[in-house]
Amino acid sequence: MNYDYQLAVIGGGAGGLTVAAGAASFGSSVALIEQQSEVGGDCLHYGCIPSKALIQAAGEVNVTAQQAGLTEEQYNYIFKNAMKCVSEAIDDIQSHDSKQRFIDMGIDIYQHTARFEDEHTLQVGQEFITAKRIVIATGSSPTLPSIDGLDTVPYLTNESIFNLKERPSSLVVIGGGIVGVELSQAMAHLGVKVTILEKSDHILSNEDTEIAKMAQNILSEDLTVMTRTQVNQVELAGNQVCVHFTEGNHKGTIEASQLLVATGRRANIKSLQLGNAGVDTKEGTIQVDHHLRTNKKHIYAVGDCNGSMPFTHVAGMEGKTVVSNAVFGLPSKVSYEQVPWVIYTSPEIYHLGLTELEAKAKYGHELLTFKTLLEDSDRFIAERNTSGIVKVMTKSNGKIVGAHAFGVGAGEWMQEVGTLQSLNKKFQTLSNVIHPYPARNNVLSQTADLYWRDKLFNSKWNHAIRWYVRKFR
Ligand SMILES: Cc1cc2nc3c(=O)[nH]c(=O)nc-3n(C[C@H](O)[C@H](O)[C@H](O)COP(=O)(O)OP(=O)(O)OC[C@H]3O[C@@H](n4cnc5c(N)ncnc54)[C@H](O)[C@@H]3O)c2cc1C
Ligand SMILES: NC(=O)c1ccc[n+]([C@@H]2O[C@H](COP(=O)([O-])OP(=O)(O)OC[C@H]3O[C@@H](n4cnc5c(N)ncnc54)[C@H](O)[C@@H]3O)[C@@H](O)[C@H]2O)c1
Repeated sequence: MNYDYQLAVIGGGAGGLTVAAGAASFGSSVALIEQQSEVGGDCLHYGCIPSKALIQAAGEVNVTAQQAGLTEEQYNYIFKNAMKCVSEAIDDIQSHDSKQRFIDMGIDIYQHTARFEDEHTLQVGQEFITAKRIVIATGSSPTLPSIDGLDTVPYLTNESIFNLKERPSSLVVIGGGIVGVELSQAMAHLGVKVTILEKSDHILSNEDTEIAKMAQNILSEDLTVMTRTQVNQVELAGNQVCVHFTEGNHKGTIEASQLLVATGRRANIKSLQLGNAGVDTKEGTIQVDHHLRTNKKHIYAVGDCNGSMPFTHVAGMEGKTVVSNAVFGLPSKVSYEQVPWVIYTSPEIYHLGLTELEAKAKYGHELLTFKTLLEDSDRFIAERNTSGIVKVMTKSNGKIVGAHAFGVGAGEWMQEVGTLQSLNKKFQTLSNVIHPYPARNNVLSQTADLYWRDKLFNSKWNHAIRWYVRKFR
C-alpha cells in the first residue's frame, strides 16, 4: 500500500518535535500535526520554561526583600515585571523553535486536532492523511479533583497562572506535588500569602522522605503547608474563593484571592479516538512496550501520554529511541533506571534512582548509605547556605542505586553522580577525582570518601593495615 507519509507525528511538544526532526534529518517523509498555533507544547508554554523564568525572577525579588524590605506597591510593580520576564523567555525560545524551523527541515505541519480514522489514517481538519508509521506524542493536561463547587469558582492551573496580570494578595494551592511546590514558593517570593493543602502525610511524596520533610520545613519559612488535608468544598465569598477543608479531625475554612489546582496530570488521549485504530490504553494512558510500541506495532507513543515519567528530558530520550526503532528498524529499548530529575525550589532537590526506603526494601543488608550534611561542607558554610543534605546509596561494591540532594544548586552539581552512574562507574571513584576547592561539588568527593573510611576503618582489614604500618613503615 502507498502512504502519504512514512511517519506521522501527533503533537508538537518535546517528544513529538524530537521524533519529527530526527526522522526528517534521516530522510523520512514526515507529517507533524499540532493543534496549537505554535509548536513547543506544555514545556515551553505552560511548564518548564515559564515556571523556571518565574522562579528565577521571584528568587531575585526575595533576596532584595530580605535585605531591604519591600512595600505592597513595590511588590505589585515587581510582580508585573516578573510576568514580563516569563513571556519574554517563552518568546525567545519560541523564536528558536519556530514552526518555520521544522518546515525548513522538510516536515509538513498541519494545525489541527488529529483523530484516528483507522490504524493508518488520521483525520486532520477536513483532510485525511495516511502514514506507514504513527507516533503519538499528545502530552498531558492538569487533572481536576472532584471537589464540591469547583465548577462554580474561578481557579488557576499551570495553563493559566502565567497569564496573571495582577499580583494576588493570597493564593490557596491544592496539591503539594512538584507543580504545586515550585509555583507556591515562587508566588510567596513575589509577596503572595500562600497556603498549600496536601492530602498526603507530607508534600513531594515521590521524593526521598528525609529530603521531602527537610524541604517542607524550609518551605514553611515562606508559606503555610497543611498536610493530611482533605478539601471538601469551594465557594465564592464576594471576590474571594472560600476553601472548606478537613485537616486530621479539624474542620476549617480559608479564604484567598486566587485558587491554584495542582493535583496531577492526565494523558491527552480523548480526542484521538484510539478505538478506531485498536490501540490499547491502561488507566488512562497509552500502553507501550520497552520499544515504545503500542499493541499496534507500527504505532508508537512517547512523552507524557504513555504514563512513564512526565519530564521533558524523558520525552526527548523516548523520542530518540523511537527514531532509531521506527526509522531504522532497530530494537532499541528504553530504561528509566538512570533518569534524574530536579525540583527547582530554593534550595533545589535532585533525584536519581531509588529513594532510601525503596533501596532498603530492595537491597536490605547489602545496601550502603552515605550522607553528608551541607553544614559539614566548606563552601556551603562560607556562603551561609547550610540547609541541606547529600545522600548516595550503593550496593556493597559501590554500584550506585540512588542519589538525592537538597541544597543550593544541587540540580547542577549532583549530576556528576548521574554521569558516573550512566558510565557504570562505582561511587568511590569520585574520591580520586580532584575537585577544585571550594566548589560546591567538593561535597560529593567528601561523601565518596566515606566509602573508603567505612572500608578502611570499620572493616577487618583495619587491624592488618595498622599492623603493617607500625611494623614496616
Ligand atoms: C508547571 C510545569 C512545570 C514543568 N517543569 C518541568 C521541568 O522543569 N523539567 C521537566 O523535565 N519537565 C517539566 N514539566 C513536565 C514537562 O512539561 C512535560 O513532561 C513535557 O512537556 C512532556 O512533553 P510531551 O511532548 O509529552 O507533551 P507536550 O509538551 O504537552 O506536547 C503535546 C502536544 O500535543 C498537542 N496535542 C494534544 N492532542 C493533540 C491532538 N489530538 N492533535 C494534535 N495535537 C495534539 C498539544 O497541543 C501539545 O502541544 C513541567 C510540567 C508542568 C505542568
Ligand atoms: N522540575 C520538574 O522537572 C517538574 C516541574 C513541574 C512538573 N513536573 C512534572 O509534572 C508532573 C505533575 O506534577 P503535579 O505536581 O501536577 O502532580 P503530582 O502527582 O506530582 O502531585 C500532585 C499532588 O497533589 C496531591 N493531591 C491530589 N489530589 C488532591 C486533593 N484533592 N487535595 C489535596 N491534595 C491532592 C497529591 O497527593 C500529590 O502530592 C510531575 O510528576 C513531574 O513529572 C516536573
